[in-house]
Amino acid sequence: MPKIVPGYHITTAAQIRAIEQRAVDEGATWPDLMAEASRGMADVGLTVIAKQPNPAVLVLVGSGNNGGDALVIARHIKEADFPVSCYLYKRKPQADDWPFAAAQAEAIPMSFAADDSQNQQLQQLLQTSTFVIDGLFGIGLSRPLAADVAHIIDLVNASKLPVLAVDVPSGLDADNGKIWGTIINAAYTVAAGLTKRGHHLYPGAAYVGKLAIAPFTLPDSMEEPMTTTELNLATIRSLVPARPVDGHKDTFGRVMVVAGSYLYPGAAWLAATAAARSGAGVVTLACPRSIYGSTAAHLHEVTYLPLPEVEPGELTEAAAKLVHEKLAKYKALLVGPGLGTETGTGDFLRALIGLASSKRRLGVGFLGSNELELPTKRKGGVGFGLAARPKEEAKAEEEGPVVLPPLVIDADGLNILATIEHWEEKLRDQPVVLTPHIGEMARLLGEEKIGEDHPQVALEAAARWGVTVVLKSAHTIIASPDGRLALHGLANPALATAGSGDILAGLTAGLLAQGLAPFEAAQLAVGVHGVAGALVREELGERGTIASDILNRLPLAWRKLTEGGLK
Ligand SMILES: NC(=O)C1=CN([C@@H]2O[C@H](COP(=O)(O)OP(=O)(O)OC[C@H]3O[C@@H](n4cnc5c(N)ncnc54)[C@H](O)[C@@H]3O)[C@@H](O)[C@H]2O)[C@@H](O)CC1
Ligand SMILES: Nc1ncnc2c1ncn2[C@@H]1O[C@H](COP(=O)(O)OP(=O)(O)O)[C@@H](O)[C@H]1O
Ligand SMILES: [K+]
Repeated sequence: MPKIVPGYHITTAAQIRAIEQRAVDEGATWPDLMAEASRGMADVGLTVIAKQPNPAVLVLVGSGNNGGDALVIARHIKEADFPVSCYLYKRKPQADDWPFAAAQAEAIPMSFAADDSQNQQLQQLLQTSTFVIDGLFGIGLSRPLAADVAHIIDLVNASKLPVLAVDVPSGLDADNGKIWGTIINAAYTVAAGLTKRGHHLYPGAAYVGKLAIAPFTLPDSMEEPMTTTELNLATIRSLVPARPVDGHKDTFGRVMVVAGSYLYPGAAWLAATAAARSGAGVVTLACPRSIYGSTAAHLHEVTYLPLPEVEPGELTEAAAKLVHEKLAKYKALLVGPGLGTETGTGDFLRALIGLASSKRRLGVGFLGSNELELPTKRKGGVGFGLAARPKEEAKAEEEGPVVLPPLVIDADGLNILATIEHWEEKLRDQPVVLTPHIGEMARLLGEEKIGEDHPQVALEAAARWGVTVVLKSAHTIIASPDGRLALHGLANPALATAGSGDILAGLTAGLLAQGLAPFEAAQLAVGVHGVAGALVREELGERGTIASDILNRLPLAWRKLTEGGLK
């Protein structure tokens, strides 16, 4: 079972509740848990408060345990001799409310929203305060905010006072980053024990500010399925494959990149160069003949397989045969960047991955199949090395199967897939990574728009299709068909430039060729792409940067990952 390490694992609200319950089952009490987390949260707050010239702290208190934490924090602030007052929303004095009673015993001034219908007391408090602690809602928020509390949040935001959010900024859905109407704009958020998905997912993540974790003792026997990993420098580093000093180019794998078209030659260049810069040993660019000359004139580090076209911009099924004939030595195949979606190109893709029309079914399988033998004399038909291919299909073929290596499908490859019924049948349970952005994902799902809960969308799709899904956006989500999830939440507009996705696809294929499993290859590709983007931003800024700036920083990004952190 994975060991739970804060900063590596991200929880859902349900998971954190299960962890807390287990701690209680093992003998901890709820007041113990709250005391520990609140101490850590208060310490973060106090380091900021202590730097203010004449601090005065306003603590917003909600009705649940988030408000309970806030009341305990208020006591710590009072004990540190800073002026503090509380403003309580839907929390009435009650004998069994121990955090309330304890705060009251310290004579901390309390105002109640219930007695402040025009919010005059709140406005007064905001004017006389220098710092706000937000304990209105935590992971318990799962419905739209009522108008009265939404107004309280808007007034706090309008005050421009620095806010420290307890666990999550109030208004955030801890599971998916959704905003329930409005949200506290926090300068700091201190998560209780472990971070939650919502801390890393937009739009809510933009309101989290600096994220810290208040330690809480995890139960000894903790074996909750901690299925979500945070992609940070440490976790990304742990995925980097060894690079033996005596390795030769075949040690590091061959990648076939099928990309580009008359209108989009740049995508081929970017994807193939990224595959080469992934550390793979050899990259072959299979691009349409119409762009071969111009591409080969300036991209010298790859070998070429020019593909026949019906006319410039449209491939043919015959091109698939050509790729099949060359695939035997390749450890990964990328198909899609800049291919276009012309009819002939669609036929090409179907034939390439064995989704040919019913009149001529091609046997295609994946490398490693228990049914497919790697053909000594290659004859025809297509299959993935790990695939178990239906016997009838094999019989219907005149020739032996083609064996596909681990596969990445990106961009127009995905747009074409979306037009094919039951495309997933061929790919299910094979070493396949799909890299859709939000729009491509909607097309693949046959929906106008994808749901707001991106982790859930990616997880369900990965499970349904039996492939690894990289759902790209400012927060990229990598979902494995077995339910594992990785989140990369380091938004960086330097990456929001045409061609950035082609680079990611090339990197993913290059890492598959180096032997990484699909889920790991996808995570590392997203990770190193993010580090290269961070270098671009650090060095050049976030405006006016282009995809080749990312490409050129990949070697340095690898060095940062293997030799030390970002400065
Ligand atoms: N070790 C610790 O310190 C612990 C800390 N915890 C804290 O407790 C929080 C979770 O506590 P709760 O489960 O009580 O949940 P919350 O305190 O987040 O809020 C739940 C309360 O808000 C109300 N509510 C929910 N949505 C509302 C809406 N839209 N409008 C008005 N009212 C609404 C609910 O009816 C409930 O009374 C965590 O975020 C954390 O801060 C808990 O996780 C327990 C352990
Ligand atoms: N604001 C952002 N923050 C972080 N990453 C981003 C941001 N915008 C885009 N990206 C990343 O850049 C890449 C863009 O890919 P894609 O949309 O396929 O573009 P293209 O097809 O033009 O290459 C994805 O990896 C995406 O996650
Ligand atoms: K909060």
